[in-house]
Amino acid sequence: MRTRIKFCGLTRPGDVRLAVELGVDAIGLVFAAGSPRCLTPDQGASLRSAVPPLVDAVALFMDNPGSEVEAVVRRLKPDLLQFHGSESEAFCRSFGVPFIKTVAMGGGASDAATARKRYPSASAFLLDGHAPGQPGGRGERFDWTQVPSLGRPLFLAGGLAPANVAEAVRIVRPYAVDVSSGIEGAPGLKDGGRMQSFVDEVRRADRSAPE
Ligand SMILES: O=C(O)c1ccccc1NCC(=O)[C@H](O)[C@H](O)COP(=O)(O)O
Repeated sequence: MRTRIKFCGLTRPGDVRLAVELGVDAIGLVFAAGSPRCLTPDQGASLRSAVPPLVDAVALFMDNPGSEVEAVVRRLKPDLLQFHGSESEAFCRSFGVPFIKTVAMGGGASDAATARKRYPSASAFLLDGHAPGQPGGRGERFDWTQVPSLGRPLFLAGGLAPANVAEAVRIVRPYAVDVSSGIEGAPGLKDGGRMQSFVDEVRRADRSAPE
């Protein structure tokens, strides 16, 4: 199976264009307050316009007020929303856009055990290495041998980088991998060489994996 790739936390049109050229499946745009990658709706709209059809634009939030999510949904028309905080199922689905729910793996597997029941309409779960209540995008990985079965497509995130993503894909066989800091030169500024190496490594792992 071809592992899908999501690059998250892009802040520059040139980074979006290169990600698309490299064949990534989804681009994550961060609207979480306090993040070094946080965009205004205007900045987000400009980046979104560089995402062509058949590549998903994902708008990411962490406990934002509903009015902020609505404003981004209206302006950007994202393909997917990603909720990173303690948002309820009802809140996540109230915008009428399919959503991914992040599950924090840094505090152990307890959140993961409840996520499947708590978010019945999530299109996918994204397992991330940070502790519950903490922001992501900080390169924190978790034990890849402790991946729960959640009955939905699984995005593996947290501390992935060109040097370790092939191993992660071989161990977990996720639906998709998601990376932010591991392809950056500085927070929010993606590095072209690392973006290319990350994609190459995922494809290498896909070729060597049994069908
Ligand atoms: O990227 C951020 O700054 C951020 C802030 C607040 C909540 C979530 C955030 N990012 C979440 C992501 O989707 C990251 O891609 C994910 O945590 C993986 O990050 P990394 O370990 O740096 O690859």
